[in-house]
Amino acid sequence: SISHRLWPEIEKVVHQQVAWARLGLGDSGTGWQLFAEDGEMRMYRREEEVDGMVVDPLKAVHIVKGITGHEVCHYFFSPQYRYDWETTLEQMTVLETIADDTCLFLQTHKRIWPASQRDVIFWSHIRHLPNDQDRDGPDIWTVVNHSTEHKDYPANSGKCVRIFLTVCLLCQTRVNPPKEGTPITRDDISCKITYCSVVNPGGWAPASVLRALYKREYPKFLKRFTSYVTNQTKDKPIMF
Ligand SMILES: CCCCCc1ccc(-c2ccc(S(=O)(=O)CCO)cc2)cc1/C=C\c1ccccn1
Repeated sequence: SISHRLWPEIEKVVHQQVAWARLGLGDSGTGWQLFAEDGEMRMYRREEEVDGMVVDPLKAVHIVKGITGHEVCHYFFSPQYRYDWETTLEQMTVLETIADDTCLFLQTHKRIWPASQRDVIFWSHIRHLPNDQDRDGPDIWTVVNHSTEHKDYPANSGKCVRIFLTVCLLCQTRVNPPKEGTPITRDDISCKITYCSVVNPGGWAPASVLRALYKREYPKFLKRFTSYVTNQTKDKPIMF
């Protein structure tokens, strides 16, 4: 709701992240390294450090048949499905339901040896950016997750190191029009997914450990999540 204290930040970060996600990877001169590939999924990272900590930006592009951007964003945003697909999640709490399209989450992730356990507080916002009628622009659904503070959960006050992140899941649905007069089925649709993330691990963690973790975990996460959406939607009407 536009009266909420976070609303100005949400508007700013959502538009910034959508613009960022829609940018291609540019030519190889922009430092993006392809580090994982599986079928239609391509994962890129840039090696960046802040105060000696790895904060490698990640950008993944995936094309999945048979699902829509609305469905992908719905299952990514909605808290009730998260334990089904987020394997590294230990605990998720909805601290505040700000609006039906905006929630505040506290998540603790399983400890990954030898680093200490992490937690994160972030607002999550789902948004449909329909293409403007006069222009045949892309119809976009997006979810943006951006870390924030909460007075009742100060950083690094318990056993966990607080991390900071910005994540953007941007989806564009493609329809191959079926024969005149026949209904659109899941065989006629596909979704182009762009997943961007920048995670600051908070306290120090060895660069080699973090890069190995991300190399292992991100491909697993995107494949598992998209397979989950495919299974959840296959016998349901299409959510455009
Ligand atoms: C030593 C530091 C280890 C980092 C631990 C960690 C922190 C954060 C996160 C994380 C990853 C994706 C999101 S999200 O896209 O917003 C979806 C909602 O959950 C939020 C949080 C994960 C993980 C740990 C493992 C890990 C790292 C990449 C990918 C997958 N798992």
